[in-house]
Amino acid sequence: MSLLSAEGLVAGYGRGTVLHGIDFHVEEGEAISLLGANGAGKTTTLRALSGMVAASGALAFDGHDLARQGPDGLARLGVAHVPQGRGIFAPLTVEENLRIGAHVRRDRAGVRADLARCLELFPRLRERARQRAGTLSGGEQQMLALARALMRRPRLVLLDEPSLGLAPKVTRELFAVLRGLRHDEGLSLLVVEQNADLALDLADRAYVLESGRVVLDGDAATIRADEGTRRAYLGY
Ligand SMILES: Nc1ncnc2c1ncn2[C@@H]1O[C@H](COP(=O)(O)OP(=O)(O)OP(=O)(O)O)[C@@H](O)[C@H]1O
Repeated sequence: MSLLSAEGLVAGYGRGTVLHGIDFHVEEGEAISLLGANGAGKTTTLRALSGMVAASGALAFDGHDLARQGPDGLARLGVAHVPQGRGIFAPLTVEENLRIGAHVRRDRAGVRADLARCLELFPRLRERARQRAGTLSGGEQQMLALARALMRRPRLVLLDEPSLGLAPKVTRELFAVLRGLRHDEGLSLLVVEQNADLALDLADRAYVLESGRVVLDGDAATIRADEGTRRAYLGY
């Protein structure tokens, strides 16, 4: 059984259908990248998984029907969504934001340990633990959004354009953390990214969306190595 599976996923806004029946899956411990041009439906896919847009089709996480879960249910199952735009609480401090990430957990000692672990993973956040989140740089806010998601002890993190607006050096730092989490802790990742090369380097497998349909899926290293495929589907 896959950790996450979507079959015939249809989703959209109002009367407009954006996803026209897509299938994909994520296995435990896998990193998957979801690629495609602007407007292809990548963000909508993540929103459909976390119940933020109306969707139909079969969506299962570890054998549970995702459609029946509210936001807290998703968190309890172990799915954390880091949306584009980050959604951190600007007036609260970095540490307060991190504690909010763990709000559904009751294991206080575990939360304390994870707070320490997150601050270790992201030294920039440790230095700014008492600073208001709204005053962080874009890159620091992105790190905070990911760290806050990790405070839930998720099994799967849905990441929407983690590199957006970040300097190359900060992007590299962030992706190094993601790689480490995957290899060292077996965290599963579903990453939407405009920077296809970066995403393929991180991922085991990739899906390419075009106008709400999967037009290519396969091994990330194979796609990355094949110039013809890259040109045809990813435009680079
Ligand atoms: N809130 C919304 N209301 C109506 N239409 C929307 C809304 N959000 C997105 N759309 C439309 O849905 C389509 C898919 O958008 P989506 O954000 O999923 O694409 P994307 O692949 O993530 O693109 P990008 O890389 O530009 O973020 C687009 O045509 C977009 O205009």
